[in-house]
Amino acid sequence: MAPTPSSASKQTQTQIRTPQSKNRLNFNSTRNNNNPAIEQHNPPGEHPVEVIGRIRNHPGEQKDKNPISYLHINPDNKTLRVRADIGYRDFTLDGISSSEEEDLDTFYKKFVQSRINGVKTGAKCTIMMYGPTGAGKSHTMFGCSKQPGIVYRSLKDILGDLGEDDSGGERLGIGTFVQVTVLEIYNEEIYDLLSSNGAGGFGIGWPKGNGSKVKLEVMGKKAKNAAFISGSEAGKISKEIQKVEKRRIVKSTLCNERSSRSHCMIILDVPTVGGRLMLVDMAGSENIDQAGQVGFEAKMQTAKINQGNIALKRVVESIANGDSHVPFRDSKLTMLLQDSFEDDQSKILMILCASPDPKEIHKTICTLEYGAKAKCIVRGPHTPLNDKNEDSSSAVNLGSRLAAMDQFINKLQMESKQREREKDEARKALQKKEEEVAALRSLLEVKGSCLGSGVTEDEINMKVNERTQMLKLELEKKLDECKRMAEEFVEMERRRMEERILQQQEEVEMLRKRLQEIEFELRSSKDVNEESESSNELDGSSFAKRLVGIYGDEVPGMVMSMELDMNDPEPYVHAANQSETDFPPQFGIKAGLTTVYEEEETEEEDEEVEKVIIEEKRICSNEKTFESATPTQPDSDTSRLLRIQNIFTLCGNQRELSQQTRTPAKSSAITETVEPHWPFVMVADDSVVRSLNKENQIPDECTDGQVDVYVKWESSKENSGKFITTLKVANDATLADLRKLIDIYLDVDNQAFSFLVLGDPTGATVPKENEAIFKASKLPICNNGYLACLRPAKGLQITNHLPLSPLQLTPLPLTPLPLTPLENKLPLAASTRLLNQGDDLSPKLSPHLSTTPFINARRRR
Ligand SMILES: Nc1ncnc2c1ncn2[C@@H]1O[C@H](COP(=O)(O)OP(=O)(O)OP(=O)(O)O)[C@@H](O)[C@H]1O
Repeated sequence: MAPTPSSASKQTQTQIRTPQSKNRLNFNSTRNNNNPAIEQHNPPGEHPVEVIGRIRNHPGEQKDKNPISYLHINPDNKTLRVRADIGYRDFTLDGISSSEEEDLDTFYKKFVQSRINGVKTGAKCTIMMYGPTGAGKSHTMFGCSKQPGIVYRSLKDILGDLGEDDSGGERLGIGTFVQVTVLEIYNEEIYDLLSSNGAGGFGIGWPKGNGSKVKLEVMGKKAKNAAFISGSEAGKISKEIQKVEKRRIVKSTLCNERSSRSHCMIILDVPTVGGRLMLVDMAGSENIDQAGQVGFEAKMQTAKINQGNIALKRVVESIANGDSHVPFRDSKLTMLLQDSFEDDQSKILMILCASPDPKEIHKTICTLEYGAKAKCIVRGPHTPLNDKNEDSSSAVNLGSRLAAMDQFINKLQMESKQREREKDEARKALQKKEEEVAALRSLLEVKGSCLGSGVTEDEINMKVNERTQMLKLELEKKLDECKRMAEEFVEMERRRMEERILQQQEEVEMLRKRLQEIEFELRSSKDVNEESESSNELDGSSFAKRLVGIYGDEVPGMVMSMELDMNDPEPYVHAANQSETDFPPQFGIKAGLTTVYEEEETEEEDEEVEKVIIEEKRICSNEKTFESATPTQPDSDTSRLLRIQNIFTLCGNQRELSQQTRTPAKSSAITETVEPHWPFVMVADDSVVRSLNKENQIPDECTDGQVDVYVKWESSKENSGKFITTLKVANDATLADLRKLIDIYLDVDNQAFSFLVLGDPTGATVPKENEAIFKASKLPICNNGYLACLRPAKGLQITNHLPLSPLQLTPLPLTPLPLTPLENKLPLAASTRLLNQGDDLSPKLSPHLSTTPFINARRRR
C-alpha cells in the first residue's frame, strides 16, 4: 500500500504541533537551523500571509466592448482603487495583477514562482484561491488548454521538465520526486479524488472506472488514509491531476456555467527536502441568492460551501485579532489548513480573484476586505519553547504585533471615516432625489387636475369621434330616406302620367271612331240626297275627305290639334251671285272641323297662355238673315253647326274661346256685315274668363253703340258651365235688359236664373231688383265682349241651348255624354270665329248632326 502523505511527512519531517492557544501567533514549530532558505523566507516578525489580487478579463461579450472598469490599479501595482457610485475605496495588497496585462505565465513568475522555489528547498507554502464565483479561481489554479495554471507550473518547477533537455545535462529537480494527494471538500465531507470505491487500486495506476468517491476522515490536521501519487515526471503527474480534477463536483449557476461546488486541495509533498505545497482552489464565496440555487438541498449545499469560506474567514480574523482561540475546527477546510497557519515554516499566499464586472463590485469589496484582514496577520520570529531568550522574543513578537494591530486599527479608522463621508454624500444624494421625486409628483398632480376630473385628452377625442360617427350615420339614414321618398314620388308621378296618357289615347281612339261614324253617315246622306248632288256632293265629299284627311294621315313630327277653322273655304260652295265682298256674310259663319298642324316650335309662345277649352256655339237669332243666308237649307246648316259643337263637346267640355280678332278692323267689318244685331254670346268657364281677361282687350264698341255679351251657365258640380249664347246689346244696357233677351232665348218658363257677379270673391248674385241699375258694361270682360254668368235656380236642370234644327220639332232629353271630356293640351290655334250660323252648313250634314245622340237642343222661339 502506498504511503499516505501524512505518513510520508512523518518519515521526512518533524510533525508540526499546534501552538499554545495563548500565544497563537507565535506559530511554534520545530526549528530547522540547518535550512538557511527557511530563515530567509521567514524573517522574524514577517507577515505569514501574503495577499495578491488577480483581476480577470471582462467576461463574455463585454470583452470586446472594453468597458470602463470600476477597478483601477495604482502604478505601484499594490494598491487597488475600487470606484463606487459615490466615492472610492483603496485596498493595499502585496501585489495586484490584471489578467488583461499579465497572462498566467507572467503572473506565475511574478508572484508564485519564488514560493515554489522555497518548497523545493524544504519550505512549506499554501496557495489559496479566494473570491466570488466566476472570478477566475479555477482558471488561475488549473489554467486552460493554452495556458497551464499554477498546479502544473509548480509541478514542472519542482520536478523539472524531462522533455526540455534530453542532452544529459543537469536538469532542474533531477532526483526529486513528489507525492501528490488530491482532496475534495464538499458538503463538509472530505473525498479522495485519487481513489474510488469500485477501482480497487492506487498508486501510479489511477482509479479505473466510475466508482464513487472515497470519503475520508480527518485525523488531527490531516486526512486519514488519503491516497497519493508519487513520481518525478511532472508531465505524467499533471495529466493525472487533470483527470481527477474533472471529478470535482461542478454545477451551472447564475454566476458561472461550470461553478466549482467544492473546495479542492492538492497537496504536493517533496519528501527529499521536506517541502510542502498546498494548493487550495476554494469554492465561490457567493451568497445563496446570488448563486440562484433553488430548493432546500441546493440552498443547504451553498450554505455548506460557504461554511468553509466563512470558517476560513473567521480563522483569519481570529489570528489577526490575536484571539486566544482560533476556530480551526469549524470546518473541514480550516482543519486541513491549520498547519498552514500555525507552522512558522509555512507561508500562505492568498490570491484574491476579482471580476471587473461592475455588477460584482460588492463581492469584490468583500473579497478585498477579507484579504486585507488576512494581510494583517503577523508572525513573530521563531522562538522555540525552550529558548533561553523566549521572553525577549515574546516581547519582540508582541511589539511587532502591536505595531501591526495599530496599523490595522488606523486603517480601519480611516476606512470608517471614509465610509462616513460616503454615507453623508449618499444621504445628501438621496435627499436630493427625494426632493426631485416630490417635485415630479406635485407636477403630475397639477397636470392631472388641469385635465379635469381624470378625463384625459384621448378620452375626449374618443367621445368626439363617437358623436361624429353617430351624427354621420343619422345623416346617411335621412339621406337614404329622402332618396327613397323622391324615388317613390317619381314613380307615382310616372304611373299617373302613364294612366293619363292611356286615358287620352283611349279617348282619341273613341273620337276617331266617332268621326268615322260621322264619315259613314255623311256618305249615307250622299246616297239619300242624290238629286241635289250638283252642289252638295262636292260639299259633302270634300268634307268627308277633309275629315278622313284629318284623322287618316298623321304627319310625323307634327302635333295634332282639333280646331274649328272658320275661314276655311273648302267645305263651302260659292253661290253664283256671291262676290268676293259678300264672302263674310256668306262664308264668315261657317263651321269647319279641321285639323291644324302646328310646328312644335310654335308651342313655346302658346304655352304661355293657359289653354282654354271651350265649347263654341253660335246662334243666329235673326231669322231673316239666317234664312236669306241659307234659304234652301236652314235646318241642315243649323244641324251641321250643332254637330260640330257636339264634336267639340265630345272632345272636351272646355275648348278655347277663340274669338280674338287678329285685326280689329276686319273684326268690326265682319260684325257689321254679318249680323250687327245678332245677340251673339260666347262664354268661357269662370276659370277661363279669369285668364282670358288678362289677354283680352276692352270690348270694342260697334259702330251702332252695341257690345257683345257672352252668356253662360255657372259651372258647378251638377253642370259644367254650358255656354248659352252671345247677345249684342246697347252700351248702356242693364242686366234687366239683358235678362229680357236671355229670357227670350231661353225658355223663360223653365230657365229661371240670376246673374252672377263673376270676380266677386263671395260669389254673390245680383238681386233681381238691382238688375235695372246694373249695367252690362260692368260685367267682366271676355274676348272683346262681356261675360254674363247665370246661376240657375235651385233644382233647375240645365238644357242645351243650341239652335234648333228646323227638322227637329221636339226637344231631346238631356243625355249625359258617354265620354269624359278630352283635355286639350295642344297649343291654341289661331282663333276661329263663327260669324254666321247655318249658311255654311252642308244640307247633308244637318240631319246627321241632328241625330247625334249627344245633342239636346231646344227649338228657338
Ligand atoms: N483571466 C481569465 N482569462 C480568461 N478567462 C478567464 C479568466 N478567469 C476566468 N476565466 C473564465 O471564466 C470562467 C469562470 O472562471 P472560473 O471557473 O475560474 O471561476 P471560479 O472563480 O473558479 O468560479 P467558481 O467558484 O464558481 O468555481 C471560466 O470559463 C474561465 O475560463
